[in-house]
Amino acid sequence: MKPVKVGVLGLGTVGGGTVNVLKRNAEEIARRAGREILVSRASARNLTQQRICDTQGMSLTADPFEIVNDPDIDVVVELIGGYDLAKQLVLTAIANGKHVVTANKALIALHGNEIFAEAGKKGVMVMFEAAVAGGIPIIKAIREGLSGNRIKWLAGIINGTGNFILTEMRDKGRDFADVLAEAQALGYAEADPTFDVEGIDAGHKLTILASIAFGIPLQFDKVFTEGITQITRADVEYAEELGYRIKHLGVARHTEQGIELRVHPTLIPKRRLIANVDGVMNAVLVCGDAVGPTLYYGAGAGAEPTASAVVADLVDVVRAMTSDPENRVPHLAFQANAIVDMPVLSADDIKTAYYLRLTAEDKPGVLADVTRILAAHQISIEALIQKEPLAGESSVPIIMLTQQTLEKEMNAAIAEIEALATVTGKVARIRLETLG
Ligand SMILES: NC(=O)c1ccc[n+]([C@@H]2O[C@H](COP(=O)([O-])OP(=O)(O)OC[C@H]3O[C@@H](n4cnc5c(N)ncnc54)[C@H](O)[C@@H]3O)[C@@H](O)[C@H]2O)c1
Ligand SMILES: N[C@@H](CCO)C(=O)O
Ligand code: NA
Repeated sequence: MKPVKVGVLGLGTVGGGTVNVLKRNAEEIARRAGREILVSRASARNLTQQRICDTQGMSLTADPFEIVNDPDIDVVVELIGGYDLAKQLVLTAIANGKHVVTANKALIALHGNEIFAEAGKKGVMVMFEAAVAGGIPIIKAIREGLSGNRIKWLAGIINGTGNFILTEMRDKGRDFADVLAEAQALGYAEADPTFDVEGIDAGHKLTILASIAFGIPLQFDKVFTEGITQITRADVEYAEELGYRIKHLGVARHTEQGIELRVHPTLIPKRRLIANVDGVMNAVLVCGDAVGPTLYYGAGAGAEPTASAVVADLVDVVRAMTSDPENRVPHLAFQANAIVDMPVLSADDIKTAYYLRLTAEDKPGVLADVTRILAAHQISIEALIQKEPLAGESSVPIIMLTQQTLEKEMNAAIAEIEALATVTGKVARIRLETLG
């Protein structure tokens, strides 16, 4: 049988890794797919640049539209990133009847509804396993492996760069900026690394996970997003003292009131497996009504782990190419006509437990004022530590863990606490999940 001809757009970290894996494992991959998978064309912005892969045997072009318009190409692999150009290229490839594989979570989270609708009309596949949690086959696990369940919730460490930064800061006391620069050099970070550290990338991935878990449209604009830039060394140490790790989590939960979609730093009990997922590793906990909690772990970024997912998608495309489009696994796990637009809760209506840290004057009555305010907002305290004042200072750090409360009650309580004359500066707050 003739080889399947693939055109790769972008030969950076993931593009280079994909070419390398396809070449190195060509025989094994063909045994699985039933046909040889050949990268016959690739597009790169700079044709003479040194890259991590060998481009022998491929025709290179600086114009990616040549590839998406080439009648000889069966599958387009989009690894350029970004929204606008990537969207134009993917839609053109679909219009030309080509299947698409992409690692671009920003593209899928923002334009996936339109892209899948177009792909449906043309009967082509758009695959995106590499877009979420790198090499972990989490899309496949949820879309196929858990299809007998009602998914109750999922929670994941879904940004490798952020987890790498938090781990290095905690274990080696390294500076934020220094670790971020290393993550960029290792090819983990997004082209704009604020996407990693401000939680935007995790928000894109959570959007995709929630959609395939609950059968809802992709809606990135509804995700509550908080990054890791405000986490201090002191918070990491106090959390440890209380038996918790701070991880940046994406959480999607199906509640009676609506769907929770949120990305934020989170205290997790140290004994949980997911609290011990370090470095560039990612992990996603998915709880189904029948199966209970399940956990998926692996490298969340990097050339070959991500290529592993891109190549698996290529194998799936090749296997299903000649099948009836109606009988393929639906893009968003649920049949396109069965996607239901359930309400997504606003940040105010989300309920979680909290870690709070404030700095107060070391005087009688201060603690009573703080606890009175919390009680007035029906917020119960689970644990409280008052530290010794630092040498030469009259104020003390107070650390509290609260029981679950509505975000709007917590916002109101924090505003009142910050207004106390005996409390200095802002109250630091980090959400807490037991994930039990
Ligand atoms: N790096 C990772 O670990 C990782 C993991 C999962 C998903 N992703 C996603 O994969 C995609 C690619 O990421 P990357 O890390 O490989 O980025 P990268 O910057 O290393 O590679 C992108 C490549 O695309 C090229 N490019 C840009 N404009 C182009 C154009 N007009 N024509 C041809 N080439 C063009 C760039 O020159 C660059 O070589 C992004 O969507 C990213 O979010 C990356
Ligand atoms: N920048 C992303 C790449 C993988 O999606 C991360 O660090 O997780
Ligand atoms: Na994946």
